[in-house]
Amino acid sequence: MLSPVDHIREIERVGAGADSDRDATVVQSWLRCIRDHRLDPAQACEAYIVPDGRLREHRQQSEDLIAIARSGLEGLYRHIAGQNYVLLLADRQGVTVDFLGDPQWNGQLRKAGLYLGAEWSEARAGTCAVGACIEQGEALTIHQTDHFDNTHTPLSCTAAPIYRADGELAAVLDISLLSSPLQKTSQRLALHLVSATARRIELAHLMAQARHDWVLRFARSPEFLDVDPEAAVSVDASGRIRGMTHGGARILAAAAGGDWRRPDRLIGRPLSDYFTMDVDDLPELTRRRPTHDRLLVARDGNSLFAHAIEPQHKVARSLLPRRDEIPAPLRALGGADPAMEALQVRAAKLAPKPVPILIQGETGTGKEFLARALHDGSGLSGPYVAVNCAAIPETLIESELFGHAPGAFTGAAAGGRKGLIEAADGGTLFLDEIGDMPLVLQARLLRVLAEKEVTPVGATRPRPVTVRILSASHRDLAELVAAGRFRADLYYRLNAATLTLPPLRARRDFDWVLDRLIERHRPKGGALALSAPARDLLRGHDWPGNIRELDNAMSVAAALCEGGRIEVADLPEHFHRSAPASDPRRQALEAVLRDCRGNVSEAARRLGLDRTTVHRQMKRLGLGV
Ligand SMILES: Nc1ncnc2c1ncn2[C@@H]1O[C@H](COP(=O)(O)OP(=O)(O)OP(=O)(O)O)[C@@H](O)[C@H]1O
Repeated sequence: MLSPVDHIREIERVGAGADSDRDATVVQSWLRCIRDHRLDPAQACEAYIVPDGRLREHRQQSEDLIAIARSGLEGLYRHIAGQNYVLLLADRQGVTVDFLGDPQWNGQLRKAGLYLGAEWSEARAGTCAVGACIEQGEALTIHQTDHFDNTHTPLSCTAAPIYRADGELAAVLDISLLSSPLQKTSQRLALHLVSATARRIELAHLMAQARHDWVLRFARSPEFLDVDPEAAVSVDASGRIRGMTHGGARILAAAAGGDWRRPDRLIGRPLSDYFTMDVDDLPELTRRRPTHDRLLVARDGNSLFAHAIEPQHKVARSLLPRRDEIPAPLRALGGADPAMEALQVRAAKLAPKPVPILIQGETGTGKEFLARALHDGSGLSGPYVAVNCAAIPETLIESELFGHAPGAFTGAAAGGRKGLIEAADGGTLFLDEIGDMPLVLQARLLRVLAEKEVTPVGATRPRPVTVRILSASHRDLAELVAAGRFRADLYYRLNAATLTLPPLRARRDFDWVLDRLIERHRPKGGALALSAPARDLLRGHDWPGNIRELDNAMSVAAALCEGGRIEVADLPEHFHRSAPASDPRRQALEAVLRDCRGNVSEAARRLGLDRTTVHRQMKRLGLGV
């Protein structure tokens, strides 16, 4: 191993133009660090973790990618688990937006920058696998003293680029070791693994995007064509290239004598520019023909085995599901409200994916209702199991969730018991009020999520489980993380995507929700209707308890009303009681209205509210309109 001083000297010699035995990718990166980024090898810098706010922005921008990459990442992590590797997904700015590592090393990993939020751009961190991979666009290993900065020389990092279907770099996948054998060749298998995972993630991304196009997959040997293709391109109905994986870009570039680094020159051209065929010949390459007959000749004379997958719909359509394409359980969440419609579209896209989703919203907004709808719209055949973490006593929650082995503790069932996590195998586990989960159990839950195994209390062997995790909290988890009451790593693991339910008072489909609840409380075979004044009164209410409060109000009114017609008098008492004249809120609003001579628009302007809100407050406070 080189001493730090020798390491700095070597970089300075290379910077001055001396030859080097290092890989060309390393030498080029060192030169960029010195000449372009003006870094000094003698000036060691600690790993840099971006502030929480910036991390949230980076994660939001990468949400789609994280969702698609997640199952690939977890598959890769299972291959390398137990070998001390850490897995990072960095965006194209080099910021780590997803992370899988053994929680017991968290402190060391964070210090070394192998952690969520670590920025690994070359300009910031010097030569490193993520940064060099972003600059060069190719898979590589930066091993120990290949790093530019002395701080990072204990690490061995291997990274592969993930490209978008338009050929632009989307992200970098990296696996790193805190300490590794001296030989760089020890990381060859790591290089193969990250490259294969990046290829599969690109393929999944292309397949998801190109549902309405032809997809042409390639392999050099017929045996792997249908099971693990090396590359793919998508082709529209007119026979033009629409998208490609990185391998696809390389095949196209080689076939037409072009450059894969200029994807804009590869996309949009007809298939026949690259191969001795066009779109009308694609049906000849579908699964109907034996694999070894599906040989395709490229314009550069090379041949490849190909598999054409037909478009799912002949007519090109928007990639967003239309309202009638949203699964029925998710459609039942709301009516014509812009925030709900956007949520339904996002939920429809996320429902069939195995990503964990965090559901946020005030109390009673329907978080559990949404979790159930996501499960029903997911296509999963296993059960839906809901757990309210706040309702189970802290002493019981561990064995409830994880189960226990026979005789694990006093009072344990003699034959042992399956926990709720295992009970949800093949289906969905909904963890309500996850913010109330004790910190020790958060660590155990994290392991279940990362390793897809559960170890019952008192058991020695873990058992494999496949569960889709949905969680919810009416508390702001980000704030709990900042206060040290919720583990940051678990927070990020649970919210690969977030769905936030709007409060009822902000929903424009209030009448739609109300009508559904009236329907729910209609007696069997009977009628239930709402008088216009009662509806008006409900519309003017502030709904701190959201849909649950409305549901309760309707259940009381349905029981009290005469002849199936709900009048104001049937609503719970607090609805028809105006605020007393001494209520300071009433007095304040009255004063503003007096100043504006009763002009509500003017009062709204002065209060910085919109007119409907002022009208609602007036109604609620008994300032009749
Ligand atoms: N879209 C909806 N249509 C009809 N009823 C709904 C809808 N959403 C929620 N509800 C009803 O509102 C009540 C509260 O819903 P839910 O328990 O899902 O809320 P929550 O946000 O999980 O509440 P908490 O924060 O208290 O756990 C339930 O009775 C549920 O049936």
